[in-house]
Amino acid sequence: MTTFKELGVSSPIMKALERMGFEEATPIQAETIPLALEGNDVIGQAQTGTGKTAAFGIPMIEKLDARARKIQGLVVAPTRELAIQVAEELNRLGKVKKVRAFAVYGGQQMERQIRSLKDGPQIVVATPGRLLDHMRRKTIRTEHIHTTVLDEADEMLNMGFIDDIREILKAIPEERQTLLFSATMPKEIRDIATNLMKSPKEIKVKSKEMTVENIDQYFIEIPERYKFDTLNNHLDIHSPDLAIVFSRTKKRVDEITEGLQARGYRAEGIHGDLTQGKRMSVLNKFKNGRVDVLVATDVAARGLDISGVTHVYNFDIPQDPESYVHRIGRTGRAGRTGEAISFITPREMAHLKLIEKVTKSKMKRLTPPTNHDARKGQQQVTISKIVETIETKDLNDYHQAANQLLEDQDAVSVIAAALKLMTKERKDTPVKISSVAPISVKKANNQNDNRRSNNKRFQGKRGQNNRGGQGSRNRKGNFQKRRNRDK
Ligand SMILES: Nc1ncnc2c1ncn2[C@@H]1O[C@H](COP(=O)(O)OP(=O)(O)OP(=O)(O)O)[C@@H](O)[C@H]1O
Ligand SMILES: [Mg+2]
Repeated sequence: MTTFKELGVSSPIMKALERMGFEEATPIQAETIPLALEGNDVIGQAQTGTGKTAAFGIPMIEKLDARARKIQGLVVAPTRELAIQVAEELNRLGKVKKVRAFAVYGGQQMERQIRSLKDGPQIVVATPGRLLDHMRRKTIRTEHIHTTVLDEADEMLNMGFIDDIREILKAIPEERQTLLFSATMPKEIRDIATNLMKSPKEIKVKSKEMTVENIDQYFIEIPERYKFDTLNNHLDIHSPDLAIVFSRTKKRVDEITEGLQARGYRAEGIHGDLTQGKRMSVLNKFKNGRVDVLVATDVAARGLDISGVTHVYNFDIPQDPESYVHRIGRTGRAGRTGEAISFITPREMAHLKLIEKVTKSKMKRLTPPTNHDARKGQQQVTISKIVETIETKDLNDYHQAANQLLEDQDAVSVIAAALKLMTKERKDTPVKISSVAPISVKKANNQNDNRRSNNKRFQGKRGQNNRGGQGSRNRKGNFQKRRNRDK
């Protein structure tokens, strides 16, 4: 166990960490912070949800001069949502020290960003394209930047931003410190490390598996045409607090979302064709619990940190094993537990084996729940609510009415009627999801060979925390006591 104090974190940041409910450092934080505070360039690799943001955020904020209203720290991230989220976390970390971070990304009015930049944030978190725009217009000046972070570097490479990254780094004063976080180390990222960083120290938090231990992984072998009803049944039985359903195409995301809504679920979809405003509003509704099911393409797979996601469904299995790791990593974060359920068509079973091999993890087989199971599951939800009410609520006011009812009716009928009234019965609106070709192993293999498959990249140990609700298994850990917070 390492405390932040032992790592040399100063008191304004200690205070902020306390407010955030962080009591001990995670392994990647324990290793990165001291090295970065000494001024080293650092390359960090650790599993999903293990606190990489604070690992680079804390040393960056330590080095900033809060009185100077100049950009001194820069974080480059692949997506807008991620840029916003990272800026939020940095603002929390920098609150007491009065350091401000501002997110800059495409799809938002340039003028508005320029106005906010004039307020003088010390940190800018940006997506590559928009950042370059600002740099060319000189609305972001780089001469005072002394710390630069590349978050999710491999994803920026996948998204075709590698030349942008090089251009950005070349425009920043050479004496800068550079911190790079990446799930994998493909050649292009290595090149950046060799050519644009100064003898970087590499940190890999050891772990056998790429996926975190506190996510229980399952698969259901199921023909394409039964996937949607199976998803419904599963949602009914487990009634997740928050669930993310990943699908392969934007079209299917729209169809699944509409289908779920038609069946009475509070679902919303998110993918790259939506406007920025819409994407933000969907994410916010999901974070606030006004939406229970988020249906998404891989845009939501990387880095997004939404606390309380209990279930991740791979409605369509991803092509790439690594994408599997990032998707399921949206649950089981900060030491909580989570479940990941992947739907695999019979022809994709070989692909499942490949994912298991690359990620060195094992998915347990589940039999597809039937409609009957689902109805029983829904009733069970009602029964639990009744039992909880008996245990926790004062029911005296209702006793007289209850007695009266029992004089005229038999007890079983009364309870059955109450159960029926309270149980959310599913609408049986027909839903059709257009089909996609199954993933063939050959294709997946090629891709895997080309891009990645070195396994030693994910690390970190996950901690524990009781998320409450159903099932709490697999606790090991690092984040021992974490305040229950919701974003
Ligand atoms: N030391 C800590 N104690 C408690 N909670 C923490 C600690 N460090 C980070 N967290 C919380 O853990 C969650 C995950 O952190 P973060 O998003 O930085 O993970 P990550 O490693 O970047 O994950 P990903 O690989 O998915 O990007 C966040 O909600 C963060 O606030
Ligand atoms: Mg992250």
